[in-house]
Amino acid sequence: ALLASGAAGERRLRRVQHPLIQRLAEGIERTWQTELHDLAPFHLPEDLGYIEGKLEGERVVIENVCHQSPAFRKMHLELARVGTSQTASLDILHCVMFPCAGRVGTNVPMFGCDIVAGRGAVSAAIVDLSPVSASRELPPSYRDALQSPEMAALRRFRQVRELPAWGREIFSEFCVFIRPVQTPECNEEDRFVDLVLRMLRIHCHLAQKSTSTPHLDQVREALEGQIHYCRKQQENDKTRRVLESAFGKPWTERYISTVLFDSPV
Ligand SMILES: C=CC1=C(C)C(=O)N/C1=C\C1=NC(=C\c2[nH]c(/C=C3\NC(=O)C(CC)=C3C)c(C)c2CCC(=O)O)/C(CCC(=O)O)=C1C
Repeated sequence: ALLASGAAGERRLRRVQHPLIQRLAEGIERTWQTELHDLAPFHLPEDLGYIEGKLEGERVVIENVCHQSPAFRKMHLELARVGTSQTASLDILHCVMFPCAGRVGTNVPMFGCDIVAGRGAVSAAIVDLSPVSASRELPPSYRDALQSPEMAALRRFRQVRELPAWGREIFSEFCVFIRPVQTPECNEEDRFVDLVLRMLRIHCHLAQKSTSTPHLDQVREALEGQIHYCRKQQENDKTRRVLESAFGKPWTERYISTVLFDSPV
């Protein structure tokens, strides 16, 4: 049941999240602040900056940070946590950057990242720059940057996970979906944070180079691509189940379709 929701401002809770999630959230916010010109707040509906609920007796807290800029109509970073003990039963980082189709057309893909940690162990870590063009191809500038030897080396992890069907339709060939191995001699969590932040810096740089006035049919194609991406992401029943058990079906449907994956039109 929804217990409370309000603007995040009044209670910027810096709870102890899983270290990978904490470091990545700070790195994403810092990259946005330093790499993007004219960054501005994006006001979520009904002040959904801070949300509290109950999931089988455990507290659920969601904290949302949302910005916009000339190249991106919405940049959403969400930290969700189920349970308040040191090793919470679920710690989640969710991040999606929605390009401004009217300004960048199909030159700028979707950036998406999801980290899920259960009782202190990261079970899913995923990052992708996903094409919005009808051909489902990334722009050449992105392909060149992502297939550099340095980036290819950073994408090598031991436990690669298989994408679900809905994911295979939208993620690029550069998508990294893993269960990070974390031992004294194998620090894949740090390498994953490094990979995500390098991809994000490449993305911010290339996206801001392409804010020109694209042709109308390019804008339409980009909008179609975003709608397709949002529709496919909404097929992820893992997200839906967690939210439904804490906040109920109606609230979850609205949250997924207006906050997590809102179509651009
Ligand atoms: C860019 C990619 C991307 C974005 C942006 C995105 O939102 N999800 C994305 C991907 C993605 N997520 C996945 C899994 C899970 N997601 C959650 C939950 C949440 N994830 C959230 O963001 C929120 C809102 C805060 C909640 C509540 C849980 C619990 C799991 C199971 C954990 C596990 O399998 O170990 C999988 C595997 C799906 C499968 O194998 O069937 C993929 C591919």
